[in-house]
Amino acid sequence: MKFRGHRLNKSRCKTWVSVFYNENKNTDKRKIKVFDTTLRDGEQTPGISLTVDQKIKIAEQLDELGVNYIEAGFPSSSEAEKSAVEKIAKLDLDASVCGLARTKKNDIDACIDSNVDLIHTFISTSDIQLKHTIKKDKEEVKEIVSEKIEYIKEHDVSCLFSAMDATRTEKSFLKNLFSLAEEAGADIINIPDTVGVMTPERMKKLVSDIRKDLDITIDVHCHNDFGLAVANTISAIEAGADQVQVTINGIGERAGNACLQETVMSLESLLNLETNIKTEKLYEISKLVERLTGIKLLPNSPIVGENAFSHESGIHAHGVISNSETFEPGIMTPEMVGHKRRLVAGKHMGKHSVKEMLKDSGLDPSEEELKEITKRIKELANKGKKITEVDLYTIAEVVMGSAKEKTIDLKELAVMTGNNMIPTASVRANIKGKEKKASETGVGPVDAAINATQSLMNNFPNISLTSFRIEAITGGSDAIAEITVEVQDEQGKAIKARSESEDIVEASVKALISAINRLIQDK
Ligand SMILES: CC(=O)SCCNC(=O)CCNC(=O)[C@H](O)C(C)(C)COP(=O)(O)OP(=O)(O)OC[C@H]1O[C@@H](n2cnc3c(N)ncnc32)[C@H](O)[C@@H]1OP(=O)(O)O
Ligand SMILES: CC(C)C(=O)C(=O)O
Repeated sequence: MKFRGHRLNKSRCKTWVSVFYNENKNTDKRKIKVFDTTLRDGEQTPGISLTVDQKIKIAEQLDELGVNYIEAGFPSSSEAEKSAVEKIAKLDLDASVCGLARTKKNDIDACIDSNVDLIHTFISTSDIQLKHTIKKDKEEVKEIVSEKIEYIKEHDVSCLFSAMDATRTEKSFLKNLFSLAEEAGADIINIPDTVGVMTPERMKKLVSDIRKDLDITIDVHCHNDFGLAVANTISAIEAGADQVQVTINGIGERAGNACLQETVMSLESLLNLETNIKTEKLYEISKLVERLTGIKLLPNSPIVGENAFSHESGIHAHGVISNSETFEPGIMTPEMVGHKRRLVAGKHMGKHSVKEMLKDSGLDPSEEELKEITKRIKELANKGKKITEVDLYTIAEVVMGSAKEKTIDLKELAVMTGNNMIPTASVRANIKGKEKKASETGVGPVDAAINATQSLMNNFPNISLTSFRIEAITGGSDAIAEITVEVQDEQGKAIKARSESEDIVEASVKALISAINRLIQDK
């Protein structure tokens, strides 16, 4: 697809591509089921504890995304967890709701009471776990597995059986156990790589061996201890598995689980298989999970990371401006996953992307000016500065001699804070030649100052603050704080600006005002 501007916003083109992609999924393709465990294994990420309402919010969005199963939690682990699973089971979602249970009557009963569609029961099967975790021998395990699966099926609930630590389990015992599980009525068996020790080759061999003996659905659950969770999951599917256990953003125990968005896009775009996922919703749900769990994605995260479709390097940007497939996979576009393609200003940029980015602001530098702007951007970046769009436009205007008067001119900023008072800030600014004042409170001085500045912004109701980041660039209590903010207008046009100062409050307000000025100027 042709590149359109340095930020491909909610264009008709985007809507068309994603609707076309998702509504024309070829029904002849092999279908892979997606079992999402963000709310169970994902929540086991150290430090995460979701409230019932947060779990419900994520479950609803997972349902809209189109996952086949939502593992809502482990009901016997606490009353709040049971209540969350019960409430999710009552939501009448299209996805089947699953609860986790040890092979213990009490755990299984808690799932039955929660009215889940599917009970996921598990028991340790590797020698190390048999000895140190459940202290039982293999014969005892076989008996428990048959008995508990039959108990679940007597209650008319579907059953998923997991052999915990399957990939470190003696193969003949594992196969024997899965056959017993199938005989006892299990609907699905799961092969968990509990401590993430598989490689794609080994996973392929194990899954194809198990596939030969079983007719029921085979599911895999891969952990990411060596960074191979997605690769192992894909390999399992190539070897004949039917279903993948995944989490949004790959969250989960230790290094996490196979990441849903990476697994789904690999299955669809690389293997040409079909899932029920509405891929254009991947970015949005990733952001929701990031916000509610507090686990931030790295910018270079595949599919949904900030840089997944961003181009700073001149050679890449030059190619992408002409045809995005020059430096993107093509078989996966930002539109397909609800993301945006961006050109980014910085040290590595070249004149073609400078020109393309300035076009959006109505700036059309001559060839000489373009060279000079590019040179100055590089000089600034070489001083270790992170370049924002506002830096680029400001440099361009200086070079082109076209600097315009600022719409908002900050005149005064005052903040009061202390241990026994509500932080309060006042700002005074000249807005389009008229003096305006605003005062607001906040949870801290920065928040109060940003709130007061946003009050001034009531004059521009269509502009909202979409991102705010503080970083210390030097050490010590006199560190220089670098503030980066992003503001957006109602058409989705976004502008980033940066400011730095030893005074964190002043830097915050200046960055925000500078971004707003730029956005207004562009209009
Ligand atoms: C690989 C996985 O992700 S498995 C899921 C792991 N998830 C979690 O553990 C999260 C929720 N867990 C919890 O809230 C708690 O661990 C509970 C409520 C389940 C149990 O808490 P406690 O009774 O205090 O036990 P604790 O967690 O310390 O120890 C685990 C117990 O489960 C037993 N156990 C583990 N797996 C099984 C199993 N499949 N069947 C029967 N018992 C099992 C262990 O032997 C141990 O029993 P013991 O107390 O008789 O020695
Ligand atoms: C319960 C099982 C599937 C699990 O989470 C694991 O083995 O990692």
